[in-house]
Amino acid sequence: MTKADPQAQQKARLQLEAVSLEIDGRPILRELELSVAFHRMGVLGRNGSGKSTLSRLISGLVTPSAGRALLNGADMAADRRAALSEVGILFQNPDHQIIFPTVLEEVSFGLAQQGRKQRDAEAEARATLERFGKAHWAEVAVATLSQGQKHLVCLMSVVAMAPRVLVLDEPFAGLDLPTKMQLRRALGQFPGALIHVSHDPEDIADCDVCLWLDAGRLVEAGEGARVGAAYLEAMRKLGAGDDLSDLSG
Ligand SMILES: Nc1ncnc2c1ncn2[C@@H]1O[C@H](COP(=O)(O)OP(=O)(O)OP(=O)(O)O)[C@@H](O)[C@H]1O
Repeated sequence: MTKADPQAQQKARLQLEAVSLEIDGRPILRELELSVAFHRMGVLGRNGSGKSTLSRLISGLVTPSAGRALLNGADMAADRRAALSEVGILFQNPDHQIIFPTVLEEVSFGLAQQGRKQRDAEAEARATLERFGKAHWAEVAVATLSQGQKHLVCLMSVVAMAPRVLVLDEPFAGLDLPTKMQLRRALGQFPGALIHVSHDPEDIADCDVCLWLDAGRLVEAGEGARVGAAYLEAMRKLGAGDDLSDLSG
């Protein structure tokens, strides 16, 4: 991911204090312990390792079964309204995010939720569409867009709310190369802190910090390039083997 102008770089702090999460008695995240400041954080892990669950937990959409998760010192699950300005999440599947018929309504919604008058929310939403070169999408029915285009609508919706931290769950999934390049540039200019979830170390190559999850456990956390390289080597070893029991899940 392209780095933002260092002058404009804003950092965030993520604290995970003995965080565990069980769903229906099954451990999904296990005793995660971390305190780190970052501008760009990558979260790497294989399918089913717990990356999406961790992003929801950091964003306050799920509460841990044990322990505490703090973003910039605050528990996002405790005050949902305050969390709207603190953290924005882009889900892996746009169909889990989109609720309104047109692009303008979708992008305006979060802004109105933040307390803006409808007219101001729509003006800000139009300005965001303009910034992404998509002013002509305002009245378009979301249902008529492709999956990649819907992904972009979701991204514009969260960016419009200007949260201090943006959590992106596989933002490049299903995007064609030019769209991915444009999106990468747009994200590079996002002045706030960013958490980027991916299974591909190349996607998060420029992150200053990287977490590596495996089966709900933190394998490593530290300098982005170092953790990314260690992850890649481990994945290549697994990929070179013939043992099908190594397949994720
Ligand atoms: N609501 C849920 N109910 C039951 N199990 C769940 C639920 N959400 C996640 N899980 C399980 O938790 C584990 C981690 O899932 P998660 O989606 O967080 O992984 P991931 O690393 O994001 O995977 P992928 O890369 O495939 O998207 C999986 O085994 C999944 O089946």
